[in-house]
Amino acid sequence: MAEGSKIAGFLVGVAGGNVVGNGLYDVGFYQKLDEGSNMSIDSVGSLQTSIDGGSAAMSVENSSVGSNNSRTGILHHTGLRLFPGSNFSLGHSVLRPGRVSHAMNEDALAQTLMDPRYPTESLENYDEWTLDLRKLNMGVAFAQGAFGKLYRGIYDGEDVAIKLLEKPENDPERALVMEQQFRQEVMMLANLKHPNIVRFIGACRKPMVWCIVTEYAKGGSVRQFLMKRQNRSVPLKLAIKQAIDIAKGMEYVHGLGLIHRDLKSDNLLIFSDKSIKIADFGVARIEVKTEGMTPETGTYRWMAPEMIQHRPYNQKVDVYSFGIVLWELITGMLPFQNMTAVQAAFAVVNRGVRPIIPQDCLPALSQIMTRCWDPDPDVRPSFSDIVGMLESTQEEIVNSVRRARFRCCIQPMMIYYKLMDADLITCYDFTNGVSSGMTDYSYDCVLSILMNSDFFVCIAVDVSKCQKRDSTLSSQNPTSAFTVSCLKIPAASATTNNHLCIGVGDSQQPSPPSLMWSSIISVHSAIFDVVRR
Ligand SMILES: Nc1ncnc2c1ncn2[C@@H]1O[C@H](COP(=O)(O)OP(=O)(O)OP(=O)(O)O)[C@@H](O)[C@H]1O
Repeated sequence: MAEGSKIAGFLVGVAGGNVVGNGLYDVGFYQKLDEGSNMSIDSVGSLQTSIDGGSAAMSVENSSVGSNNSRTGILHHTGLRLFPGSNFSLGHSVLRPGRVSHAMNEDALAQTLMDPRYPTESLENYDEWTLDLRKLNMGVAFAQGAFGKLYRGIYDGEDVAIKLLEKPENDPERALVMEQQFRQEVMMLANLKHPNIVRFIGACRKPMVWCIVTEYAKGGSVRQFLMKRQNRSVPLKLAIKQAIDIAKGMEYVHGLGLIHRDLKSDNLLIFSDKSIKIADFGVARIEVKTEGMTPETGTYRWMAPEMIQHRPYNQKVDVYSFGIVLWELITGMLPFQNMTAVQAAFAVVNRGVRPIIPQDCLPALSQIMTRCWDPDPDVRPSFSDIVGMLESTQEEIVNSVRRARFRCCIQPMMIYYKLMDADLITCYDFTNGVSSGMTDYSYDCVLSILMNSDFFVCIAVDVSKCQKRDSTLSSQNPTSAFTVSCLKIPAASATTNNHLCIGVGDSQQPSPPSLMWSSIISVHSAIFDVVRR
């Protein structure tokens, strides 16, 4: 489509360092801004901003960081404003130009957009994306980003998120910077089409307000989702599925030669089918391969050390951020939560600190995270590699669920009979210890635990490894001598929900279940511990 050629043209323009097309995106301009607000964490560890040659300590409030740079109009972030039922963010981007000034209240801002007396201005190269405001119904504000205010709404019958940016009055430089952000985001969104990238619906420019409309994510951001779970980790299978979504979206973004530069859980949106889409391309850039890029954005907790240090960087900064996001999904926690964002940045750069990987983390996931946040960007894998590694891990989990988290309840007799009824156990005959499906008939006790709606784990206990066999099982401490192994059972075999299923048998003669139950139930928690490890 037409936009494809525009982005290609942009690539050429950037390589030459010039204004592109109709003067829309001048990357050189952004780089000059950066010269005026140089932020660094030096080797001694002090964090400073140098402003037009001078130097000032940074004020840090939670994770919000900003340099008070009058030339660029970069203001201190003063923290978050929450709206009823709102989304909220824990870390505003560093050096995002121009927090919205709130000269107009939110109603006035929305009304200004909708007022037909104010003319709609051209989107230049992207006119076909101009919104027809007659189709737009503005709803309430629900989130405040560093760059704009988010409203719910309906466009042409579809739920949408509307980002409004108020053009600052009496500050032409800041207005220019914000306009660049607006154009940047429109250009990026108009050219990105992927199931894991938030879908662009259109944009609109009026004299005092700019607006960007995307599909609305009912599930909010991943950060909100994790906060709602109060630091409980995401079920492993879901965490990996979400991580794959993000990695696929980023694989696509990198494939176009772009860098997101602000990948973090606030910018990852959850949709009703549980898929994740990447949002917020306001600071995304074309990768400039020859010279590397110098930083002007990002959010410290997720930011690669080279970016924090203002060293040249490339697409691998996104891989670093992804490693941190993966850790968030696995642990449910905010990265470096006991530190301020600046302390975290200092620790990352000067002490090589990284989030602590939980002991029970799957080795494959631990390896992915460790590689992603390696200090050497060249060691970090590409997103294509990450997708491959995550998909193998996903498969591994289906095959071996030892470390998966699960719920269960015990309904012994009922489930026992269920087994005997051969619902799940069509291939296992516990009473006789023979099985049409199992080659090793020595499993006398089999515990099948439905991990979730997709798969079972079946734990088989080999009673023959007991000092004495089943006749004395109840008087022994059977777990100490038991061999526990995991067998996988495909989802299709699963017929019960959230139940611990126990089958008991003896290979020589039928074992009366009544004699066995107390032992089996006392065994089960020990077995769970084995599985959990
Ligand atoms: N399409 C959407 N659907 C639902 N929520 C959204 C959507 N887009 C953004 N949000 C929410 O609004 C918040 C701010 O949006 P966005 O990141 O685009 O603004 P921003 O001004 O660029 O902010 P920041 O620089 O702090 O990331 C997000 O963290 C997210 O929680």
